[in-house]
Amino acid sequence: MTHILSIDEGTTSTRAVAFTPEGRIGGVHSEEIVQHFPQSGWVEHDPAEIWNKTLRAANRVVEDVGAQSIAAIGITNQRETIVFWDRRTGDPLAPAIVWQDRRGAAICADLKARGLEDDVQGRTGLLLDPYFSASKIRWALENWPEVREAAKAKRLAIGTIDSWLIWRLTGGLHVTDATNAARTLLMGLERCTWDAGLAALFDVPLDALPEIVDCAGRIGETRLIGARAIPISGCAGDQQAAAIGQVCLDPGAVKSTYGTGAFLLAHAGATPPVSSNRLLSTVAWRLGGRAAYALEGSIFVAGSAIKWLRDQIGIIASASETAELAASVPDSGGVAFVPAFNGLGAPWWEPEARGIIAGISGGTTRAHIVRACLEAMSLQTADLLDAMRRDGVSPSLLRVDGGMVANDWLCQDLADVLGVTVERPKVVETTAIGAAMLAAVGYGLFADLESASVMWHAERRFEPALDEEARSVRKTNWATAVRQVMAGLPE
Ligand SMILES: Nc1ncnc2c1ncn2[C@@H]1O[C@H](COP(=O)(O)OP(=O)(O)O)[C@@H](O)[C@H]1O
Ligand SMILES: O=P(O)(O)OC[C@H](O)CO
Repeated sequence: MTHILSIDEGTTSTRAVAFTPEGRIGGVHSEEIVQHFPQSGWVEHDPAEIWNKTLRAANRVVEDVGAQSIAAIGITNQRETIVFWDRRTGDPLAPAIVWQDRRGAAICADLKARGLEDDVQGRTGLLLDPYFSASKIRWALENWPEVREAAKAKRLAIGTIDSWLIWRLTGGLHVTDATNAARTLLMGLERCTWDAGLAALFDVPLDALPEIVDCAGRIGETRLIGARAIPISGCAGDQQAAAIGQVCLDPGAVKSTYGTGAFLLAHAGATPPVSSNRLLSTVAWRLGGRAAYALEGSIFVAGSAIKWLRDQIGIIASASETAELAASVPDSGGVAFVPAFNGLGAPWWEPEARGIIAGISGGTTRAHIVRACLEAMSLQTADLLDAMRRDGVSPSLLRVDGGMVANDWLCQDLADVLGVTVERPKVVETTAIGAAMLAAVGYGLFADLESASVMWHAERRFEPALDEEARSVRKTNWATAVRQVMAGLPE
């Protein structure tokens, strides 16, 4: 039996999944990652914890399926999160600054005030928002002496999580793939190379950045998993991997992944799309030196709102009870929940926004609040799909995946609010399947991604069952709540 091992390092957990070439899961192990919130709007991870837990998860799976069966490894990861390490020792120099972290907001605001956003968007496909890595890197160089000193001494290595894991797995290979590099605000989108002008704008030393490589091929090899040399032959950021794992291989195909955040990606073909509606233009994958592109809408808070209801507020004991609670009431009882914990992402791009739960009355129950929280996922997605439609992408089918889509109620609500068929795959770990497909292609098990798509299998379709008027009322109420959030912004 042959397996491809996917390493999927997400925001809240790191997982290893062994897939057969038919897409069946042979073994899986996952470990929670501790979230650190040192200040409002800041989110950090410990890079050493990420490495140790990833290695442990991978080795557990290899013990289950047998080291000899692992043909190749694919890596996928939470994107934008940035790690700083010493290239002499391989030790981290500081905490990882996580994609949700807003500490680069003032740096971005300053560049915006200087009228630079259009130029930056033209070069990178992204906007001047602290979500992306560049302002996080500049903040670290300005505020963490260990990072600054290492840069001066040419000892500094910077990389997204893929880069960090590949360095550790291979014992010092400093690479990143084009999809991850595309999220830094430092890569030119057309050529997929570091842009010296942008590096200068953010004061990032180019010599600290990794080499940008394809998403499939002989990226490196490791002897730390299963104790024999195994090739690392696939790598992509988790949302791009999910788009591949959902077989969004043709222009116009769209997927949405509901993990910690939620990310809608539409395949856009061989040239970077241009959005007039504040969506992102990004690399879908790069194979054989040629990039394919995607249009993306990014929602910063999805499953993390459910986690918040459970861990911070305590009104649910488990994420899985939300479906039943939502179904126990006919509607949200007038409650609107805008979970802008770390600002609002696309299409608003408002880093200072903070969340609200509006419309509470004496009759409001926890079921109403839970329902409003789930409804927020559909309504945030509707904002993005409407922006995509205005940009010329009008899908009749949306493929969904990620931890949250185990929730049938949510899948039906998505179909209702979006007015499109929602399709769920058998394995909702499509991020991991996408990394496995890339690794299988890079290793030579499949000739191309189309052939590797035999790893994907449909499970269930949800058809829209809400009339146009009811849909419009819900969208209008949501727009009112978002306006309330915007009205609450500091001057
Ligand atoms: N049945 C469910 N209903 C709603 N949310 C759920 C359900 N099961 C899991 N979740 C949420 O999904 C998220 C986990 O999804 P996952 O794809 O593993 O996230 P990530 O890759 O970002 O770490 C958690 O935030 C959890 O609260
Ligand atoms: O942790 P996830 O799966 O929500 O993904 C995080 C994204 O990659 C952030 O851009």
